[in-house]
Amino acid sequence: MILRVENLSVSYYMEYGKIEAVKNVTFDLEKGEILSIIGESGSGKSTLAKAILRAIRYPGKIEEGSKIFFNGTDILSMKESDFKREILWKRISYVPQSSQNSLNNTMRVIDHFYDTAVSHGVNDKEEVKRTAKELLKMVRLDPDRVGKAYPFQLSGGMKQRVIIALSLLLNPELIIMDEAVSSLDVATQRYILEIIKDINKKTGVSIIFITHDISIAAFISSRIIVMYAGEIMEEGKTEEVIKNPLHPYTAGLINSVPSINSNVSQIKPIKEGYASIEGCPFNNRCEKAMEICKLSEPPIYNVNNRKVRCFLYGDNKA
Ligand SMILES: Nc1ncnc2c1ncn2[C@@H]1O[C@H](COP(=O)(O)OP(=O)(O)OP(=O)(O)O)[C@@H](O)[C@H]1O
Repeated sequence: MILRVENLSVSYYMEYGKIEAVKNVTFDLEKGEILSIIGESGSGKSTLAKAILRAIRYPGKIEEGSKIFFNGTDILSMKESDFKREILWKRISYVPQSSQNSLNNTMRVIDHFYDTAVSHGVNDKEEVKRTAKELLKMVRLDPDRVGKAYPFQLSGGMKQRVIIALSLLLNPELIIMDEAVSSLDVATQRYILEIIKDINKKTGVSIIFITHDISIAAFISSRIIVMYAGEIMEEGKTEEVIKNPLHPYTAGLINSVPSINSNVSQIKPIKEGYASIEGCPFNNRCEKAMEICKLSEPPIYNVNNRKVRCFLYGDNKA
């Protein structure tokens, strides 16, 4: 196991009250695995990613009792300077949301590689150049032409591939990709997802892939975690979750996506609404809600190697 997140809770303390963005989240990530975390906007995916990267800033706070073990070390109890020096980018790297904008248009692509290397104490320019060229090839870009180019000369898909290559520069064991293909057209998305899968196979790097699109999760990952209102609603092997979603929210996500649900006439969006404060957070949008769902929060039940937070699977259903 490369990563264990245990009882992670993150809140934002606003003037008008507390937003519990991530609530008691626990999961493991195996070495070499691609795990997708899916959920609608606001479900806490990016906050979860930021917590693993120790990037939660005021008014956000990681709550007491939260633990994140990376190769057995609790990274939340490390000194922040040690975490930045020893772990960040070198062992855990990051492809942030709208990352294409993070490239500097006044710097050639190759200089982004030198810059990243130097800021992490790697000064051998020839070595960095060699590695950068290999990585650009790995993301199916022409290393010489693209290396010399400025970001504004590249398409969105090419820039995204440059970012992915950059995230691999220091040979990390884990990459967290936050909506890594969301801003791209469907054909480019597929192409980049293939590249990411290929990188995972060739290098064995573990990947947490954050997306709001269940069809992307179905394509890229071997396991899926479904989040809603900061909580894990369902977790299981991708094939099983897609074929037989247990949670009504997961079923709703699948039924609302045309590329998974081939029968277009059956496509049905999930009922709109905010997360409920009382009971199950999904109860006011759920077609299968029972009386108990309005009154108390369901625990996580284990059902055939799957986890599901829903009273439909408990003994106490009404
Ligand atoms: N810096 C912040 N300050 C205050 N509240 C925040 C901050 N960042 C996130 N939140 C709140 O935390 C909750 C979870 O947000 P988060 O961005 O983690 O969700 P998400 O699933 O990644 O959504 P998206 O895909 O839209 O980024 C939301 O209610 C959001 O408004």
